[in-house]
Amino acid sequence: MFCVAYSRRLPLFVARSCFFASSPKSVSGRKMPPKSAVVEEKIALGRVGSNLQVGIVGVPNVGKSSTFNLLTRQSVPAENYPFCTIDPNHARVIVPDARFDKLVEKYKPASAVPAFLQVTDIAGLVKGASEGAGLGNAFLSHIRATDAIFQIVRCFEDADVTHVEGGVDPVRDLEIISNELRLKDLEFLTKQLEQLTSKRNRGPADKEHEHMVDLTKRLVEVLEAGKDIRFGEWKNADIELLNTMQLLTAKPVLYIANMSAEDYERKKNKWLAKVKKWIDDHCPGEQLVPYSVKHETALLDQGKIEGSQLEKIITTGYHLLNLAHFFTAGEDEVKAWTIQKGTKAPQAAGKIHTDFERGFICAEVCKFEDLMEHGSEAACRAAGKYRQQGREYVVADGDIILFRFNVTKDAKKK
Ligand SMILES: Nc1ncnc2c1ncn2[C@@H]1O[C@H](COP(=O)(O)OP(=O)(O)OP(=O)(O)O)[C@@H](O)[C@H]1O
Ligand SMILES: [Mg+2]
Repeated sequence: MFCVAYSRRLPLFVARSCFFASSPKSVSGRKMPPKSAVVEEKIALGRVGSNLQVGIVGVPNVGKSSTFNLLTRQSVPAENYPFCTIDPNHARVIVPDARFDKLVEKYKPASAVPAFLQVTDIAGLVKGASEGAGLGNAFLSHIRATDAIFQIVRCFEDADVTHVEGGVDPVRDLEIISNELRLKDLEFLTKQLEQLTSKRNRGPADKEHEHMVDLTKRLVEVLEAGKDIRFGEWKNADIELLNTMQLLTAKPVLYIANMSAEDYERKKNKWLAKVKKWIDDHCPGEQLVPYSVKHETALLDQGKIEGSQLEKIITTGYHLLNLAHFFTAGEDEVKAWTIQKGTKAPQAAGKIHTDFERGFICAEVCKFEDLMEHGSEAACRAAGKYRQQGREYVVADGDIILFRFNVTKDAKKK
């Protein structure tokens, strides 16, 4: 698996690995500097962890399953009729990374494990889904289980491919999805507020309960103003509570405009500018990727990757989830370990083994570029390119790290 060295004099293990990031959990657990010097680190919206997934969402028959198949090289049914997908399909997609490929080329390891993105293909959403229309509530709960959204927007005309709303209009479709997700969040929060209020009427409330009531009211206000939760202004204390709710409109979105192969190739589509404007007006800062299921399928059939948007979609999804990875690299194995951005060295070490975190002493970090420039670990060390980092070190994407940790029996007991 990973390389571990042992020294007899000191019960010290050394593990080779490459990159990481720190979690909000570790942020709250650190020693704080004096108040005057503190600039509060913003907690990210979303679940904490590296086992996160992206859901493919959109109205029926717009190319969701076709996109899932292209991304994951699977062949789930993607037929020309609405609600072809009912139960969600799950798969892992390799996250392309040239650094990983170079490390594999260099070490020619017995085992090579890249980073993965988990993707779920979800049934189509229709107008009224929040009240049970179409497949309604069941698959809104499938969206709830994901952490970010790839929203497929139909920008292709094809009289043979039925549109449940009668005709192609991606801006209308964007409105439908956005309304349904907001309505579902509103329903959830209204129920939550009722429960919180009835609990308060039954006895004295604590501070946390009061905060929850106040936050729920503010969340409802944001949604009623037609805004998604991820665009509200939230303090860290709010975000900690928000992250326990899994609200649909708190999840970041990448919009994918699925157009005909001809439109994609000539870079012209009558809907694209309107879709972009809708996103800029309603979801400022979120990205739109022009794309075509038909063009991508043709590229795949010809074995070409040049001009494909799939890599961009996968890596953007990975970043939407706030994920990064570090590598363990040696002749036995080159492996990318997925972590959340901001993860500190001990928690990143814990991804490899809990002992690594429990007995953490330090991380020796080498940058990928330095390893490539100097050619070997020994040469990197001689050039002073292995930096010793402590518990507060925030692992950077692409770091190559050597963990030192103590695994005496005493340390294990703690
Ligand atoms: N860019 C495109 N141009 C033309 N046809 C397309 C394009 N993208 C997808 N299609 C066709 O649209 C039909 C529906 O595709 P797909 O099953 O992937 O949609 P879906 O969104 O998963 O549908 P459902 O909601 O029913 O599960 C298929 O026949 C597919 O080949
Ligand atoms: Mg489908």
